[in-house]
Amino acid sequence: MSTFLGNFFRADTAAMDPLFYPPTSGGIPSESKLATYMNRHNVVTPTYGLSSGLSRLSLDSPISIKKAQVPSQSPEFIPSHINSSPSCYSPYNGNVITPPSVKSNTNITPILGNQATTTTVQSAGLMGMNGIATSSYSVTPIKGRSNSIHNDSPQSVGDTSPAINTPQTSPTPTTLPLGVHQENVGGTIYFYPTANHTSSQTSSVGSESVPQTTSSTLMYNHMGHVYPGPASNVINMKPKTLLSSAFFMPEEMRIEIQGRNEIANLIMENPENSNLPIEVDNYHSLYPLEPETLHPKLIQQSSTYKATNSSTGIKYCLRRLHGFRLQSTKCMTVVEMWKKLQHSNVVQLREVFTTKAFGDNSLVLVYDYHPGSQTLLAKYFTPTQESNGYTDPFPGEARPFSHKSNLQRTANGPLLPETTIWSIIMQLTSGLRAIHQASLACRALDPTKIIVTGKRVRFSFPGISDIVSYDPNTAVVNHYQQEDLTSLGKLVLALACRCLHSVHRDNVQTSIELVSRQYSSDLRNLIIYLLTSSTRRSVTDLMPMIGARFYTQLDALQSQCDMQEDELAKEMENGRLYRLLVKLGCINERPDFNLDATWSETGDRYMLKLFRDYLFHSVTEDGRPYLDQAHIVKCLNKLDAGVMEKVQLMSRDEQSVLIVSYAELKNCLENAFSELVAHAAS
Ligand SMILES: Nc1ncnc2c1ncn2[C@@H]1O[C@H](COP(=O)(O)OP(=O)(O)OP(=O)(O)O)[C@@H](O)[C@H]1O
Repeated sequence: MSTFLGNFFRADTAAMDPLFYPPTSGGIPSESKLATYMNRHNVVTPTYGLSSGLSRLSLDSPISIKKAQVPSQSPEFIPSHINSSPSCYSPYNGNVITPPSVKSNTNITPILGNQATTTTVQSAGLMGMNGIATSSYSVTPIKGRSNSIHNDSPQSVGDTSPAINTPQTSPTPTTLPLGVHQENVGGTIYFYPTANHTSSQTSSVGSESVPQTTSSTLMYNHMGHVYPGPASNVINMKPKTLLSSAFFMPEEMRIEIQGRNEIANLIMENPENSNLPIEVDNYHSLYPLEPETLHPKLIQQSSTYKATNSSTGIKYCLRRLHGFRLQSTKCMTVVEMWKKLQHSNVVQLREVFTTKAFGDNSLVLVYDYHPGSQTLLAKYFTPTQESNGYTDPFPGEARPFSHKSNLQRTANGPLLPETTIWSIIMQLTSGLRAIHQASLACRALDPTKIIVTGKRVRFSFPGISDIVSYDPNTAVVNHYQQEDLTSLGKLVLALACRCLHSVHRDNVQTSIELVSRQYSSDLRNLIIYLLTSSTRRSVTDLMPMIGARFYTQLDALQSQCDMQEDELAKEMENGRLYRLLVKLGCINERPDFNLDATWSETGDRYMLKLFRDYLFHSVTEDGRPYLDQAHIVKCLNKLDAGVMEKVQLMSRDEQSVLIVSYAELKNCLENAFSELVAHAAS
């Protein structure tokens, strides 16, 4: 009985992904044994068709292996931790197909369970594409669908699949190239490289080049990029069991990110009913970040919106100064200085423009948008339900100790842990240091002008004071910087007492006594230093008071980075597998392509369809769905890497088994998807 194997080689390698099969003549590397083989024998190549081979190869069971010429096999994925793992999937189990590569005389009779009768075995070339010897062989967990027989195999009787051609010429080579061993197993001819002919070459995984050494070691080297599970330093940080943290993002992190996404995606339900313009300059979808309230006492009425940039789609935070007329464009030099200031504790100013879109002369400052932010006032100075009998007569209207209001608050919950206060101090002094070093001053160091996003603290709306009350005298910046430090002292005192009253001139002494009782002397000294305005102060002088706490903060941040990086590594893998699934999904079961109703069922696509079945529709020996995510992930990874390992695919009618390498499947996938992409673009 002849074999279609030669055809398979030729036709398939010609279309191989150049990533894996660097093109030389005819797309096959010159160093490839396959190229040598093909050059020598000049095999007539019919159209690539699986059914041709299938129809010509029919093995009577049992298939006996006469001899084996390849090294030992490596098992494919063997489910180990999933409770649905069927017993028949144990490695080297007699119930699974014994690959011809196994050195034994074992019969392949029990192929795919006891239902298999006349089974056709196709090999996609055990020599492997590109001449690489694939000494490893898959023992697949797949089990026949013993209870369901589908007649959709391409070689099934009555199959009219138009794209499958029967080869007219036997492709079986008469002379084999050096180093290639040919073996007939029950009518199927397998080609093996002999052990001393495994070549060293380069293959690619994604964009990275991975040098290949020997076939047995390269198989899993191909997949070296796969997420190896969390690092031991990270797993111990997570308050989770090993298994769940290995696969899932920490719940807290997920909720936080989802919450922020939800906030960032908020849109006005009835924008036509709001009095906001549809578009302001290059921004649209304005969404107010605070209730529209008029503060008659305020010198400068302002509003804050989230908005989307029309060109980039990126969301920004717009601060609008109502009815504002710029007295002098000279302040734009300071605006430019603010725009250049980049710091993780300062909200970045992006641009400033004037607009009449709101029906007045407004000045709009565009800042980075940090969804889910709260002002320091809202987070730490909002009265709790169980306040000490005091009820705020002006809820929502209260102003902090700043220039804007005399109303102050009391009883905002328990005192903060000292570590929280130091964390805020370190972040604020870090931001303030950058501001002062840029020859700027904050000028609005106020609990409403500091935002907290998660654990991050940032100065918000920097530069507004420089525009609203522009002072052309540059020397005055020193004065403002000193004021910043006094304001910082007040803020820290208010935080420590958790009360805005505490900074009132009459209360300062008592407040400092409270700090001395409750917190460390360092914190008290820092507050006193900042509030002593008789001497010239500098933000850098605060460093000795922060002391070793700085290292604790640095350590916490780095640990957080480690954890987030690990999550990123996991998510990166998910994205990769998702893209692969998208490709498969676009191809599998496509009802029509380019007026060809059988496109997705024939040629390369047929293998992908069977692979999809193997991935998702495998069943246990007794016909139960085999649901093992590890199996799916592992197979997808092998597909993505295009490893030379073989996988057994079975037709739905259980009459045919295709043995195909992941490299070939990858090639099929890329070709089929490229066809789709090309057609979509045409
Ligand atoms: N860059 C930003 N990104 C996201 N949200 C922000 C940003 N800056 C401020 N916010 C949020 O916008 C809302 C309004 O901020 P705003 O400074 O106007 O507060 P406010 O207490 O109303 O002060 P004011 O009385 O000066 O308007 C706050 O909830 C704040 O957390």
